[in-house]
Amino acid sequence: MEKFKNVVIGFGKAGKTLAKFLAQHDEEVLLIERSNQMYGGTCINVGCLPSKNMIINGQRHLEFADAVAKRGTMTKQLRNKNYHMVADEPLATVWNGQASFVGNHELKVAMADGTTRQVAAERVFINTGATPVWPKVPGLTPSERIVSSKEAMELAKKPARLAIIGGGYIGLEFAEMFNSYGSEVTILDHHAQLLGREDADVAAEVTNDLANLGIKIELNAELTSATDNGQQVLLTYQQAGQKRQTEFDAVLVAAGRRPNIDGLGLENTDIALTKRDAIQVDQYLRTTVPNVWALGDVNGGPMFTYISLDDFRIVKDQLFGEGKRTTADRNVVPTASFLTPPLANVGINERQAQADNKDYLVFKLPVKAIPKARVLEDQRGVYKAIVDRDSHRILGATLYAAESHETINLIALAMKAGLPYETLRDMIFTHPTMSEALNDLFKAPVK
Ligand SMILES: Cc1cc2nc3c(=O)[nH]c(=O)nc-3n(C[C@H](O)[C@H](O)[C@H](O)COP(=O)(O)OP(=O)(O)OC[C@H]3O[C@@H](n4cnc5c(N)ncnc54)[C@H](O)[C@@H]3O)c2cc1C
Ligand SMILES: NC(=O)c1ccc[n+]([C@@H]2O[C@H](COP(=O)([O-])OP(=O)(O)OC[C@H]3O[C@@H](n4cnc5c(N)ncnc54)[C@H](O)[C@@H]3O)[C@@H](O)[C@H]2O)c1
Repeated sequence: MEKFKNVVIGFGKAGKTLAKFLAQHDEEVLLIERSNQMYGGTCINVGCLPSKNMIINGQRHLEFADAVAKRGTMTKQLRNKNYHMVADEPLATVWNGQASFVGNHELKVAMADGTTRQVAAERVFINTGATPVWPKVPGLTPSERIVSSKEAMELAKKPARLAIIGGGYIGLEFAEMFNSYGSEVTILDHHAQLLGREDADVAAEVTNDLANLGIKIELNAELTSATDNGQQVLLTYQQAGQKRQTEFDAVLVAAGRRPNIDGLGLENTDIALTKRDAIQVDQYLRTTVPNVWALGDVNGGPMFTYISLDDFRIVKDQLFGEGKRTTADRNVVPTASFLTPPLANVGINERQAQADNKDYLVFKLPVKAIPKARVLEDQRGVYKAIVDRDSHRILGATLYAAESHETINLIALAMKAGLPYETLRDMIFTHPTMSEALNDLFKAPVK
């Protein structure tokens, strides 16, 4: 059995950043990654960056096949850079193999070259990411035509008719992406409203804009079967008590992602799972086994790259700092769905303010009132903010507007600093920008 002080399982955002950090701080570290096509993890290979690249190239009217090729070139470069970022550290070792626990601190690694290695570690960091949820529907099994987001970005040609199961982050971003390449897109979601957690007024604007692009939206749609005849897929679903059937050239399954614990051998350890089959961690990301941590999507926290990075910061602070940083510090987490225009959120919305019985003010500004939106020739959307009536602190905001994925970070900063809304109302901003409209947003509450 080989011995390492630190073993990281998975080359994700937290894992790779931690491995490099440890190696640069005189600690020997082994990083195990099961696929040589995944050095650097989900985000750079099959997630955030390739999807945004394909979204942008669709807007630039590239042919689908050219955009797929460009995406491949970009991810190859990123993968190589990420590999060397860790592997070139003298104290770091990278193994290409599938790790599974045989004891609390012992692992068996099925190496890509067919050999098996055994390793024991003082500390283990699990960073194995997430995997698509595959609804249990007869016939809905992976094939050349029934794919997840990864394979959708690798298709040989654009599907003329694409069904997307799920209208969440991936569903909506990919709907617009494929629409821009000329596919006829239908989103099927089993909920009554797209973006179920959004305020109804904002969700209606987004839904309307998607429909105006020609994207078909089937809500309250309960998929009952899929029949893949080797050329097309016939989807059958129930909607408003009626049986409906439509044929598609491809089906993208985007029904959520779950923590990836498959094949990890956790049954050979004392590592506990949550009710939702995530690795159970405390606010320091410690599992139920001493000196074993779980970071990133696998621990059941919010599934975003920047959360995985923050998980790294929490563990780094324990190992090398004061040990004070925890998940409880995450009171302000902005998010953005990269639609056109993007939909960005931070804190609570009006729906949540009502549910929490908050005493709040609502500020709202239509995007068409913003000069920069006219310059950008995209006047769709709305700015909306919720403010505590007594303290004047911002409780949350939803920005559905051009450049909102950037502007939201300003509001997040104001919230993190505990600033009253008047700071943004009275601040001097550059012009013409989308952020200067925060002056106008906060002029007078509408409620
Ligand atoms: C299509 C798509 C778009 C996305 N867009 C965004 C976005 O715009 N912004 C954003 O913030 N987030 C986005 N996300 C989410 C984001 O990609 C993830 O939250 C993030 O990458 C998770 O990183 P991680 O550190 O948990 O691990 P990951 O990056 O998922 O890495 C886990 C690694 O572990 C490896 N592995 C798994 N099991 C084993 C094992 N047993 N042995 C060895 N190796 C193993 C895997 O091969 C993988 O490389 C997107 C996700 C998808 C799918
Ligand atoms: N821009 C970003 O930050 C970004 C982009 C992509 C993905 N992500 C991350 O990846 C995660 C996974 O994305 P996702 O879109 O797969 O999940 P999601 O949770 O965002 O959305 C899943 C959707 O599928 C629907 N659904 C579930 N089961 C269904 C069924 N049987 N039939 C019809 N509809 C069904 C749900 O109602 C929901 O609307 C996201 O939650 C997010 O954390 C982030």
